[in-house]
Amino acid sequence: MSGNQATLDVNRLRHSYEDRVIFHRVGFSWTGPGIICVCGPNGSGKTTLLSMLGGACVPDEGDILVLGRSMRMVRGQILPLLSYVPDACPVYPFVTGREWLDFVQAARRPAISTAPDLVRRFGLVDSLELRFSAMSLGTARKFMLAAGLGTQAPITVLDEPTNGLDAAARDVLREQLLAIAASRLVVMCCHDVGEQRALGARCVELASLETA
Ligand SMILES: Nc1ncnc2c1ncn2[C@@H]1O[C@H](COP(=O)(O)OP(=O)(O)OP(=O)(O)O)[C@@H](O)[C@H]1O
Repeated sequence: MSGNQATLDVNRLRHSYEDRVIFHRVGFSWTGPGIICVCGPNGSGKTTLLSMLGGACVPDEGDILVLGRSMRMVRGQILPLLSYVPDACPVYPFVTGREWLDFVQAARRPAISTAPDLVRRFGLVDSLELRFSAMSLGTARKFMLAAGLGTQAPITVLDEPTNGLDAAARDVLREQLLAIAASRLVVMCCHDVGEQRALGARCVELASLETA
């Protein structure tokens, strides 16, 4: 990556759903390149944390600094620095795979997009005109990943990216994540320990991120 280092600094993050506190005071400082895997049992709050890091959810308290810039102060400047691929596929069912890729391309305007290459490697060429309502889970996930991993964002956040993928697609995903992580920061969660090892990911227990 040229210019700024891919840094993610989190200060005193607190979040609750109604009266249930998920984090009290989460803090950390991560610098790329590399892959960080947030670990913890079901329901511990990984998806909640990743949705905040990806800019999709606002914490009750605390701040997230992306390349030194505050999510609270200059959110609009920061969102283009992040590529977030959620676990679910929040796409209108009538949208086709091609339309989704075009939408993300238009919104992100990456200098170089690797999405077309990922479409080919994921074997999606014959599914480009399929609507999301007619896609299998794995096909929909592959379109989400092709769009999200095709940008040149310095920080990529992925929630359970291997979910629903067959062995061939997992191989493509692993190659792509390793290529991205050579120069940028990838933050993900993944319950598959074998996959974490194959990616050389640094595992961080969510519970260990609570600060005094
Ligand atoms: N929108 C919501 N409203 C209320 N509670 C929620 C909401 N989203 C998540 N929760 C609760 O917050 C807690 C953390 O959920 P989260 O999905 O972040 O955990 P997780 O670690 O990603 O779990 P898993 O490993 O099962 O994916 C859970 O108890 C969950 O039931």
